[in-house]
Amino acid sequence: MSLDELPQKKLASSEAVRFARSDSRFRSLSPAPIPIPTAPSFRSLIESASDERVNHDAVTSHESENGSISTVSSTVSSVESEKAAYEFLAQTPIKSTDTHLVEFSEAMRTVAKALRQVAEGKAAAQAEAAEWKRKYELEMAHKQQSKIKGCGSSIDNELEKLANQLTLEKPASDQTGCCGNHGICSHEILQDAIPGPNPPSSHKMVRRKASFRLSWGCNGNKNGQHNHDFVSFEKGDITTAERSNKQILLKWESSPQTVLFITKPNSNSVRVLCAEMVRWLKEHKNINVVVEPRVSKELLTEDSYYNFIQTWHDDEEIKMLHTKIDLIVTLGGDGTVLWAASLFKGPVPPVVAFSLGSLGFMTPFLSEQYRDCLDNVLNGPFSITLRNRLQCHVIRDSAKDELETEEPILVLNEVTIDRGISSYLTYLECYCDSSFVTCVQGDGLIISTTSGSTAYSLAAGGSMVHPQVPGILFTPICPHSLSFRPLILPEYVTLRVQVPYNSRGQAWASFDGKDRKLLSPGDALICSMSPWPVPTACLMDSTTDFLRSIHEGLHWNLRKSQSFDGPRD
Ligand SMILES: NC(=O)c1ccc[n+]([C@@H]2O[C@H](COP(=O)([O-])OP(=O)(O)OC[C@H]3O[C@@H](n4cnc5c(N)ncnc54)[C@H](O)[C@@H]3O)[C@@H](O)[C@H]2O)c1
Ligand SMILES: Nc1ncnc2c1ncn2[C@@H]1O[C@H](COP(=O)(O)OP(=O)(O)OP(=O)(O)O)[C@@H](O)[C@H]1O
Repeated sequence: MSLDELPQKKLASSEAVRFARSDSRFRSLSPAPIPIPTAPSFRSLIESASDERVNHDAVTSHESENGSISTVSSTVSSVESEKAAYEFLAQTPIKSTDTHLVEFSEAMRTVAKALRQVAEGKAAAQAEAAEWKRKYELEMAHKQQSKIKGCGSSIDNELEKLANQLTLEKPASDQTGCCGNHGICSHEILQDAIPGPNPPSSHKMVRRKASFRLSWGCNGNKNGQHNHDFVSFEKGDITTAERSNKQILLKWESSPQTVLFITKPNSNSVRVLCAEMVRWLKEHKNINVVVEPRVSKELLTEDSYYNFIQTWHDDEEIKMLHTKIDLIVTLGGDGTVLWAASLFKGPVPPVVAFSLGSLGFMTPFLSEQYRDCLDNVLNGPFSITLRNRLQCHVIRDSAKDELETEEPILVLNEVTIDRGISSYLTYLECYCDSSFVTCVQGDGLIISTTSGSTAYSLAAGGSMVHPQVPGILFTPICPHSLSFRPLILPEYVTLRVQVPYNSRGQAWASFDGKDRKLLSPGDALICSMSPWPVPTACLMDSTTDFLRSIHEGLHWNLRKSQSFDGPRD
């Protein structure tokens, strides 16, 4: 999204709410609004406030009237009232002999509790609104794409021209093509393989990048066609077809032309290899190469031969990278793959990760064999692992009245909420959709993708999960409890972790081990699955690569075999 388009994004939020409200699923979640009286009696205040669902409706109905997702002030002010109620309680000593005062204090406690539930309803509504906003943006991108498909050959020619402009200049507003107004392009959509040698003509539409098709491989049959209805119920028998992502193949429909290199800094071997690979790609494959500004400087200092390489100069250009890049090559360890993924806040081109680190869980390709590997990938088809990412929103207590929340952060491994330098236990309230999950009292909590299951979550006692299993891991860090086992939740849930007002300390959130953010009492972190996974090329296939990694990288279940020599049945 370019800066000039920002106001349209704001409009999109209110549109998203309208869209959400017109959707039958949303209506089923939100029964008819019940107005909150302006000066309620004590009992009516308690009754209306204690029904979270009702207040949630009041919030959403208010939203649509003002055309904005953030007009949730009725619940917001209730948080202040809650604080006031607590303050009042603190200032009012209770004499056990005075029964009126005891009753009054009990009633105030009930009000405080009810108001807290209202505040929780607000956060849930915000999460839901964020989710609907995302869906709306996806829908718009999809519509935009269909529009382009429908356009005549003149637009095709325009796009053809764009394909040849391989500079990283910011495109003019009429050249955003399938990226729409949001700067985010869902270039191709996952679909079943269509039999026959000739792809349908509509697939010619995007010419800025090489186009490709994804198809489902079924039971090891790479060309297999597969009906992927989720559930069939023919003759009353319920049968599931898709329980998780199957092995996916990427087949180019036109040749890839532009490769982005992301390299681990401060490594001599990486620098030398990068220079060699760039030269090989140019001379043998006539590929355009894009590198990070740091690497561009290094290569140009080394030799003016590298004048052809391209780089970017500002964040706006980074936002448009996904529209130019056909393939990403990473040279380093897992951290370099995480770094590459973090550059893409929307769709990510396929990643070919060469191992130049020590562990290399997500880096299956050997750098010594780069020619063969790149040959295979550039020719295709090749297996990919779609690594889901989590989309994390920090919602500040102090900014609850503001229209826009902080930019979401996408993580490939995990978001960690810990106690940082505080010596107190973290105290975190956790909710899954609108259900209370638990309070974490310990060093912290890891919310991890299945790709991240072999990273920090594993160290904290979480299970290792195949990266294509659609789930979210919920792993406590050193919980001070004997019974707090890690959980794996389905990928469609929204999780909310809140630092309660009565927490002794603050908490810190970090994203793939970086960008630490302070969470003060009242702040919340909301996580849901992002629609933009990181597609990583497999050496063999997703499962073979995963098993190889846990064997070779982690020495999983390595034990000397028992000798045959000894007692027998
Ligand atoms: N106690 C721990 O195990 C611990 C503590 C902090 C961070 N981490 C992990 O480090 C990651 C950041 O990695 P970095 O390279 O920038 O930092 P780093 O250089 O400190 O490396 C951390 C280690 O984690 C490994 N790793 C990263 N992602 C992995 C994955 N998906 N599967 C298996 N191993 C993986 C790396 O190969 C590396 O050996 C964080 O996302 C977090 O998962 C782990
Ligand atoms: N292109 C990059 N720009 C800035 N920092 C990077 C880049 N690539 C990697 N890093 C950072 O460098 C650190 C080390 O990278 P990486 O994990 O790839 O190498 P490694 O530590 O040698 O590998 P391993 O963790 O397997 O031993 C990570 O923290 C990562 O975030």
